[in-house]
Amino acid sequence: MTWFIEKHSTQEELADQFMELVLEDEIFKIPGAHDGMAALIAKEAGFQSLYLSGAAFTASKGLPDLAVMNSNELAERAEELIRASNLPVLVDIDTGFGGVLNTIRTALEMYEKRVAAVQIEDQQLPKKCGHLDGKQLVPIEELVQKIKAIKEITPTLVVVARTDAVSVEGVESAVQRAQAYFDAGADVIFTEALTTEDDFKLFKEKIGAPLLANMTEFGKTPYYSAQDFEEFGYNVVIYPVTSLRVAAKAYERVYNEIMVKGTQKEMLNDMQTRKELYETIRYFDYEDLDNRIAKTTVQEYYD
Ligand SMILES: C[C@](O)(C(=O)O)[C@H](CC(=O)O)C(=O)O
Repeated sequence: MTWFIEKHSTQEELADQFMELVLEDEIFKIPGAHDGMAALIAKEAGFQSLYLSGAAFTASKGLPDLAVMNSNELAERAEELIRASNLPVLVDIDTGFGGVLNTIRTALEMYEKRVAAVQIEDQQLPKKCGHLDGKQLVPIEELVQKIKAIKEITPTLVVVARTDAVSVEGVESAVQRAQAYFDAGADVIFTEALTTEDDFKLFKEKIGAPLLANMTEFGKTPYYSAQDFEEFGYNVVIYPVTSLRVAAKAYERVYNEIMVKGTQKEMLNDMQTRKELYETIRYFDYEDLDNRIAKTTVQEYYD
């Protein structure tokens, strides 16, 4: 209900909130929320921030995670999450959608939509999921320039710099890149596709920046718990595509059930009831708002 009724936080407030959560002692867990409904339910579950994943966003449009989207489409979806939840959102802007100028445009679009933080990576276009083989990286300087540009044009936008180097150039090179990105002004370092506890600990030992781990499913990273990441010295862990994967499996099941049996009756327990759905989207609050406005208008007319 935050969009219509409650006070909206500014981009600056959301960005501050985000960094406060990053710097807390306890690990900061950020779930992916691929649409406004997922955002509402994640907030209801107690999460204080949301992640808008490039992979989940593109998949929700029936597209692969190969940067085949536009920054304005992504900004619009980010706005949907923020309007629904009024939470700080971290948005995966991939490579910034091109060179430095494209990155600036993307950063401005995100800032205008009140995005708290953006995540930008050092892959070449067409980028790939960080957990796949065959990735190619840009020179360090290219991401350094993009980070500096974002910080100059939209200084309050939190920058999470991701390096994909571990599986391409090895961990030592990834550490060097991470340090360069931190020195360029990145607020948080995202170490992509690590496979061992020792590698996580090495980044903690070598880099003074807050660190983010990616606990995506079916990837290269073993299923460490949030507590494990905290023990490795990490500040943040994301679950980027989880909501989309679970939702897709659920509708795959129900579509097959209807196709085969001609009824969904046996799956009602797997569904949000009408009541639960209306509670989530605050249906009756909107209706009340409408009634109140209608009443006031009628009253004014007769006064
Ligand atoms: C974080 C990520 O960039 C994403 O788009 O969510 C992906 C997640 C995934 O494909 O599982 C990634 O490259 O790790």
